[in-house]
Amino acid sequence: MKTEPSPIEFPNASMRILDANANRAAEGLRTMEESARFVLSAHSLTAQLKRLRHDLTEAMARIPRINLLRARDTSGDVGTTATTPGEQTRPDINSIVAAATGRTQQALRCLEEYGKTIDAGFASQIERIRYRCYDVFADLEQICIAGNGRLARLNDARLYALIDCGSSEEAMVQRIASLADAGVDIVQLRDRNMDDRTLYQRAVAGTAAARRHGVLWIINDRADIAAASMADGVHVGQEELPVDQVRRIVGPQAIIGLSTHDVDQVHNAFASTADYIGCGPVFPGQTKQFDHFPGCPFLLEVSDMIALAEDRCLTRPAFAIGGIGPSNIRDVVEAGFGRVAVTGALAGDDLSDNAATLRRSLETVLHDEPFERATTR
Ligand SMILES: Cc1ncc(COP(=O)(O)OP(=O)(O)O)c(N)n1
Ligand SMILES: Cc1ncsc1CCOP(=O)(O)O
Ligand SMILES: [Mg+2]
Repeated sequence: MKTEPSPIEFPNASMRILDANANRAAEGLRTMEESARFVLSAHSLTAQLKRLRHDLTEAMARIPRINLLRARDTSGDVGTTATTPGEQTRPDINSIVAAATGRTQQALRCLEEYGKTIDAGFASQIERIRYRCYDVFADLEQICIAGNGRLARLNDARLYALIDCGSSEEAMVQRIASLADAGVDIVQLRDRNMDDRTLYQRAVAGTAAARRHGVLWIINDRADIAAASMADGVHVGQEELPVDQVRRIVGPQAIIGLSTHDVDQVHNAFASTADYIGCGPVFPGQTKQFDHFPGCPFLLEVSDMIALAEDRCLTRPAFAIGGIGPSNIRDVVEAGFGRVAVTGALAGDDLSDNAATLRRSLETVLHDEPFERATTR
């Protein structure tokens, strides 16, 4: 008759559990830290994860290391061969991070529960770390999830609205909600007269509001504020920081938009890591004054360039901008553009009607195939 091995003495088993779970938690935190650092270039999250890892090491220092090492018995561990098929494949960064967050959270709970049998102070130190982890892990997973679908959402987008900071944060957040309800896909915060602190605070509030309402959130001009507020991306012009420098600040997951005014600039944009282009100004408008209007002939050149490209990877989604509204959308569509970015036309009480009119026209232009970003970086 087969006999079960005699139970290991309880304190020794607890020590063995602490040893295994301290390793598990530290490995999980390090796995997340590498994603935050090398995949997302997320400075603050990287620092927070590093801090958590150090605090875990500090808490573990309360348990004599020699006791942990003496209790270790990897070859006698009946659980080492029990793997599931899911553990063997990780299709993308999201699944790596999701697995690491789950594993770390479980390991911390084990450390806390079994730690209570050895040192109550240790257990409460772990409990505090565990609570901090909930927020940090949620931020990390949200960034991964948001980043994952961004390019597909950008490719599907037709209607892009530019807004300013508004009279208050509540007013701006309400504006984002109304634009989303009206069928807008992307909202850009463009306010060239606002102080940095307010701009940053609005950018943060906008990131949360845009996620809630399912629109992409882009910050005009300021890569630093886009990165700090965890916005979906940043839009820059020809006179601002070059795209490769912007990319270093916002990281590989963020969307970068670039303004173009002639075909040379479009060629350069398509050769860069910019994810979409703005093309214009098309018509005079109330929002910004210009001396020169490339207009619809430029749009036609760009739409031909895109249509004739042999490889979709060599083009990007293009948004016409400048004085566009229901009265002239037909010209834009006839120039082959199915995407527009507007300020004035979506700033008044006629928002819903105008958005519906614009969308109806834009949807008559078929969308290009999604482009594959991986081949361009
Ligand atoms: C979608 C989109 N297209 C173009 C612009 C204009 O950017 P830029 O030329 O840098 O001018 P400012 O907006 O900074 O005045 C844009 N913001 N968005
Ligand atoms: C920022 C910008 N860049 C080119 S035109 C423009 C203003 C767009 O606003 P409107 O749609 O009111 O002309
Ligand atoms: Mg600009």
